[in-house]
Amino acid sequence: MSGKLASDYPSWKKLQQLYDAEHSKIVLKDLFAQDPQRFSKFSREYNSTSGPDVTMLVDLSKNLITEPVLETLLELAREAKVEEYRDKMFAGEHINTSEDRAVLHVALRNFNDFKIAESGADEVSAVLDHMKEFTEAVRSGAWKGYTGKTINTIVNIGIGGSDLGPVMVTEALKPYAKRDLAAHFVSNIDGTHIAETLRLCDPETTLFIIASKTFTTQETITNAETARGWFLASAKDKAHVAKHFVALSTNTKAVTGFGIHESNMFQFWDWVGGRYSLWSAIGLSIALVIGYENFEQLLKGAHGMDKHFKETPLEDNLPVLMAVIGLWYNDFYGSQTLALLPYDQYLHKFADYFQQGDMESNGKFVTKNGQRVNYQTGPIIWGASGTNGQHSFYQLVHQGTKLIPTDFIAPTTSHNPIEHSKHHRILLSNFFAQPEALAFGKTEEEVKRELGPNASEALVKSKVFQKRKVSRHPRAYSPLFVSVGALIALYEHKIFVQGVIWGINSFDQMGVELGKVLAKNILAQLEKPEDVKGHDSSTTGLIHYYQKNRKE
Ligand SMILES: O=P(O)(O)OC[C@H]1O[C@H](O)[C@H](O)[C@@H](O)[C@@H]1O
Repeated sequence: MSGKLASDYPSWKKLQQLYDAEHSKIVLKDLFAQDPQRFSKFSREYNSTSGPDVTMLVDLSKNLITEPVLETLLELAREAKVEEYRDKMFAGEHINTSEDRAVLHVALRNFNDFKIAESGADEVSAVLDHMKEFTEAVRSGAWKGYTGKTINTIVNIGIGGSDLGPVMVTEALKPYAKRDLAAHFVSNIDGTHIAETLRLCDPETTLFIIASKTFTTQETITNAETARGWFLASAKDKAHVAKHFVALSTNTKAVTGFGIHESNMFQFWDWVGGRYSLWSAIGLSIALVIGYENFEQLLKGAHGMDKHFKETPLEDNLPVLMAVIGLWYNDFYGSQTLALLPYDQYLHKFADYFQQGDMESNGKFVTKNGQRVNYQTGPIIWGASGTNGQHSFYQLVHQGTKLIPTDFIAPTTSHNPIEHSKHHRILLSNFFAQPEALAFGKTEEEVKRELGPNASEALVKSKVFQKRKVSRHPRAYSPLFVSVGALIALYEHKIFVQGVIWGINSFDQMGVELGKVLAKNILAQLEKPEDVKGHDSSTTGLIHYYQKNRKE
């Protein structure tokens, strides 16, 4: 990010030469055969050095990398000044240049360890205290609804970063959930979402959490107004709103304007990006579901990974290693996507969450200096939990024409060791087998040997697996809540490192603005056909069709 394009660095050119010379010859089976130490050379164990114990093994050996490739990738990270920019982030410098903001999600889980000068960083513990007090009041039943009943349902209304993190983490940490407190999440402006949720709620026992950094997001404010109207239809008196609505936001004026008292507002700061905000007040629904103590453990798990990222040499730095290997596929092998494949049902929203985390951060085509890049930036993130994905899209991953980097993730211990852990052993046998199949494939000779001499050539060919598919496995160990914190932080920092190397600003999201502006304009024209002006013929035709065919 030193004003250069990534492709200007000498190491980038060296990587291109390495790719040109080796990519058509590289076969994982041969690499493993040539080097019995390959697994230990290319895997790293993570043991947290602060807070609760988290251990994790990240096996990078089944990637299409050699020692010279990895060395050169790390040279690239050095030339791009990854360490310098990492230190700037932790110091609170305004590395989000387009918005002139610091990027300090690490301050939200810091517990006074790193010194951070930015204003607001010293207020974090007061907000955590507020969250703790409130969480305990609701969970203990001390907080009552307007008719004196205990709260038994919470509804988080938010979208994007104010929804996906709480959704993903409350699912991930379900084993710790208070089972008699139902949690719902409403994000979509489609009235179906709020309507179906309200059907499950009782106004006397429901708490609405309006989560919006800006408190101006159309979906969230509209859904919140609908929820307030629904509530007041029963409660009648506006004074009761205070018992049933709280806000998570940076915008006090808009929150109080909505009718939520400042004492029921949980603050955060403009240096918390929406997609990095689950650690802030935005995590209130998480704390309500799993309890404040467990929420704090989640933060501490992430802090351990922050410390690792900040203090570990690049050669052993997990987010850096995952970032540069991802870049190797993205920019040299031409891979377009990264599949996140957690073999853990509790992590079934992991890919959805990092779709925003990664794609909104690194989906940019100009550098911080406004230069157009001449290489690929952020990958398309997708995935599903194993083994469901195996019965759906793995065929293409194994035998399709695309090279798809895959991150396999699994916990060593199950929260549900039912049937003497039979399920977990079957799950993990798939977790081990799929990357093995991807890495080593099956040759034509092997297929022929299996099928015998009478098999047709077409059948033989259809059963061949190429030997150059790739995978890497971060494996999180239990206990889950701290591991989940560390796992999320691992990916957050991976995204950061890639953004630095590509020279882009990973912390703004200018690309989502245009659609919002156009929708606002169209909304004002939807009533009458003669109002529909200023569009291309396709947009005009679509709106006219809707106007003609709608049934109110
Ligand atoms: O929290 P809010 O201000 O309501 O924003 C919610 C979301 O809005 C937009 O879609 C932004 O691109 C996201 O980054 C953000 O998470």
